[in-house]
Amino acid sequence: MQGAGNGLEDNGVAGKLSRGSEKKLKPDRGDGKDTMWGALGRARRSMICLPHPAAVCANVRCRIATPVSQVQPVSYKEQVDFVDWLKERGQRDAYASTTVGISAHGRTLFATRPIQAGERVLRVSRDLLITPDKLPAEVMRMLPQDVSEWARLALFLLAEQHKGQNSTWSPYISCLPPLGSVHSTVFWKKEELELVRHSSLHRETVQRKAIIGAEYNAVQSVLQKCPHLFGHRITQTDFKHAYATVCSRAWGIEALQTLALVPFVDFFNHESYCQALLSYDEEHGYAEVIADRDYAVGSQVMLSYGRLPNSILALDFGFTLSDNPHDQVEVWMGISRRDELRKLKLQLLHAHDMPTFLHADGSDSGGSGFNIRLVKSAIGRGKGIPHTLRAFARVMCVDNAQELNEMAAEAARHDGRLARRPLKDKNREAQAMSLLLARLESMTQQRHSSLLTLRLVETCRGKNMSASSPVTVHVKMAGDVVSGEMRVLRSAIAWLRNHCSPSTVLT
Ligand SMILES: C[S@@+](CC[C@H](N)C(=O)[O-])C[C@H]1O[C@@H](n2cnc3c(N)ncnc32)[C@H](O)[C@@H]1O
Repeated sequence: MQGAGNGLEDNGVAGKLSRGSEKKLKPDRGDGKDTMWGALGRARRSMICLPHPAAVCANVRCRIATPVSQVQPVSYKEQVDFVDWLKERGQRDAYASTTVGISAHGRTLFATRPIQAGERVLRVSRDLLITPDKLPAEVMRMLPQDVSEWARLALFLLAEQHKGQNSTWSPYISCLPPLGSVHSTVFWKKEELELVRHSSLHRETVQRKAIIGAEYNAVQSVLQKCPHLFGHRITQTDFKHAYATVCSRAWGIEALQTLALVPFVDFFNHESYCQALLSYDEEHGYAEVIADRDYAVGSQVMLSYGRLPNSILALDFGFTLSDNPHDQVEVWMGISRRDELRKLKLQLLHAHDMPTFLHADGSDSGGSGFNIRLVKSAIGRGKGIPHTLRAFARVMCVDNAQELNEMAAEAARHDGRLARRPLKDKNREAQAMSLLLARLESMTQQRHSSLLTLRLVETCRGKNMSASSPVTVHVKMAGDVVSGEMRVLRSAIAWLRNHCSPSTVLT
């Protein structure tokens, strides 16, 4: 889907480590999303004392009894095994302040000592990072070049799983979520996916599934030639599960130019208001997390995976948040094939750094997707909806070549960006904004009907369905995605109505 991401708003995270599909990433997964690399990361330092591991375990056992944040301990054996394992690898700074517990959302890290904002919660060295180059040399030699880093890490997990207790990574591997417990939309049934059919999540899921299928085909011969490493039959479902596990846990480390799993660190759960990020201290070769707030002993320590909307959380991480402040919706705008000026308009857009989506066969769709986020204040000056989206609407509305030339001249006179200012012709500007408004309203209607369907599904399934059954989880996730998009659309509509004077929005 090359090109579709262009013109989208920057999500505003910058630094060295990143995760989720928000990230600016070099090796494209092929689904057109900018991923992993660019984002996050501030390398900061703080001093932490290192209690004796046995003391950590003992403390953990009594302190986790504190009734805070619904965290339960994992088994004592798992804790001890994990701490021993980290200790053997010289990773004392990993468990100095936290240990693994069980939350409502699987394993998590919770504080074993009071942690203050600004303190380092943990750090792990480069040696603990699982990077694609840790695959057995035999596998590396045979893998086709274009097999992605996600697929390579998935193969790593499969090979280590096959070794079982003999794996040197076993204490970590055995804590990874089992098949069936990952709720990424790539595992949703067709009818479940239909619940989000108006969302970009639908298309992105279909694309991701196709990519995983293609990667599975690409690694088939290696799997077949290496039963001693992978066992006799790795099914596509096994591979998809390993791949989804990687997508939900791997970090792009820009400094090392690699994707990596970071054992222990990947037990942090995500919170949308959390400011704590995983960063990589290039100088000392450590990945570390600095607390963004104070934590009492026994409370769950949170991390931000990035400012990720529910659509990305659902696809990459298999969960959504009911009230996600980072929600976004993709607004698709396209120049009609019936438009006599289509060719000229596309030339103009492309010449001004506004690319349009290319189909797989290379033909131009004539359109582009624009991500919009919640507009916080309808009446405030704020950022409002993206300038590029408004610019595209202005170009769409032009009905003569002369006006297109004027637009180009206007852009050249100013900062080179096309149609960024309201058009001088008030009627034309009103037409463009009305077009945009109509588009947003029709998208709202689509989501409204999706929400009605979702309500119907919930009613039909009745109250007997367990809250943890996959269908219940998926319906709830679909509801979060759609209602999040609805909130964004409504805020954009309110902003557009207020921002443009009555004379510039035809009603
Ligand atoms: C990096 S792992 C975190 C550790 C994970 N809880 C575990 O059991 O291993 C990411 C996964 O944790 C879960 N998760 C993290 N934050 C969550 C949240 N706020 N709500 C629900 N699930 C969450 C999701 O299953 C996600 O795919």
